[in-house]
Amino acid sequence: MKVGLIGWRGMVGSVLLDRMREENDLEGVEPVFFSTSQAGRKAPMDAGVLEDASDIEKLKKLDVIITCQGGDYTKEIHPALRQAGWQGYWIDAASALRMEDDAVIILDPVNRNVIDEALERGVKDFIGGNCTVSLMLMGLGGLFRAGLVEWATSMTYQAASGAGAPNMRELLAQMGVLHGAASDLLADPASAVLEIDRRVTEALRSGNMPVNEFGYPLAGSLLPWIDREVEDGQSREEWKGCAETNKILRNSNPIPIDGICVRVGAMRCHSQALTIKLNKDVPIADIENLLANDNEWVELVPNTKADTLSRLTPAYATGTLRVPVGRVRKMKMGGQYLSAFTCGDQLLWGAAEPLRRMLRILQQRS
Ligand SMILES: NC(=O)C1=CN([C@@H]2O[C@H](COP(=O)(O)OP(=O)(O)OC[C@H]3O[C@@H](n4cnc5c(N)ncnc54)[C@H](OP(=O)(O)O)[C@@H]3O)[C@@H](O)[C@H]2O)C=CC1
Ligand SMILES: N[C@@H](CC(=O)OP(=O)(O)O)C(=O)O
Repeated sequence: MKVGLIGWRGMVGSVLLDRMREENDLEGVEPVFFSTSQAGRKAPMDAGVLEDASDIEKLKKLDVIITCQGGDYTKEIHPALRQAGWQGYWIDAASALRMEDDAVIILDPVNRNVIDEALERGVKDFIGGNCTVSLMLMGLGGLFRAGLVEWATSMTYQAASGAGAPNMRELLAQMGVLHGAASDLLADPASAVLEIDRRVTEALRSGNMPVNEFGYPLAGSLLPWIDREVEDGQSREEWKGCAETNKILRNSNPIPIDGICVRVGAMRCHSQALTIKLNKDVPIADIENLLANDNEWVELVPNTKADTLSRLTPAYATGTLRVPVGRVRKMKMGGQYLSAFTCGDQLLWGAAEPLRRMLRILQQRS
């Protein structure tokens, strides 16, 4: 099997390549590495030289293409390749093709049945889901798949990495500016905290923070809008919550899902607080059972302060495949109202992991 890798130099692509190395995914396949800017240079893993990622003739020779290059690349190359008669499998991290009728959103621990049926039908485009949606379903898929969810709201706390590598740097640079504004006072335990706060606020509003990427200060603040405006006051990130979840689960009766997506000063872990209206009053022990046993990565965190603060955080989940779920309890509104909180690494389950697992599924079938 000849597998082309595009976008492997980027942030998502690097995480993908690390995971593929860890899991030995490229054993038994012939990898061909591409670049839009570095063709001719040495490829990683002793795989010869980098090919030109816009060379349709070269791309046509591949059985599988995995791309983390982004939506613009997808929009330019995918139709050209298909028009040129290419029949291979296209596995993509970008959102561009997700909602196309002949594309499947891949999250195999949750929708392996949908993927398998699509392969049987001859579907060739397999697209990773939005990070927030994938992480919600990795954490709470047990409830959705048991048909217990009437509707859900998801209030998110999304990391800087979701906006891109330069944004992660900018968040830290902003933190540095805020620290610098008050560092002399911080060094003096006797200094007045309100003076520290005044200096930080002044720095936040000074117009001198590094904001090229986010446009606004994120450190010491938060940004309750992600992606562009769509309709009815929703952001596109919020729109994806309902559209993608129902497509992943292939629900014929879509479950309403809505909420507010917020960028916070975490590095690469997205978190979300959910309110779920169940369609019946299920005992909490049964709910915990469904959640805990849904997949091997979900970790049910007991709803105690100590467990929550040590294991239901970005600090705990970052850089791992764990998906902790906690704060699970019935809300005061009644027995059908459930609260939950979950977090997970948005570069792993939120981006890279479903792609490498899709390649594995294709390998198993070949
Ligand atoms: N960031 C995220 O959280 C998520 C992103 N995605 C999708 O993945 C796409 C890629 O995202 P992301 O990985 O963040 O993008 P990056 O900006 O990190 O990388 C994209 C491309 O930029 C080029 N590049 C230019 N300069 C450099 C450099 N100094 N180091 C590394 N690469 C460089 C590389 O292409 P080349 O070798 O051709 O020059 C690389 O493949 C997004 O557009 C989105 O569609 C999907 C889910 C989550
Ligand atoms: N929009 C996400 C990241 C992302 O790339 O999403 P998508 O794959 O749906 O474009 C975030 O900002 O956190």
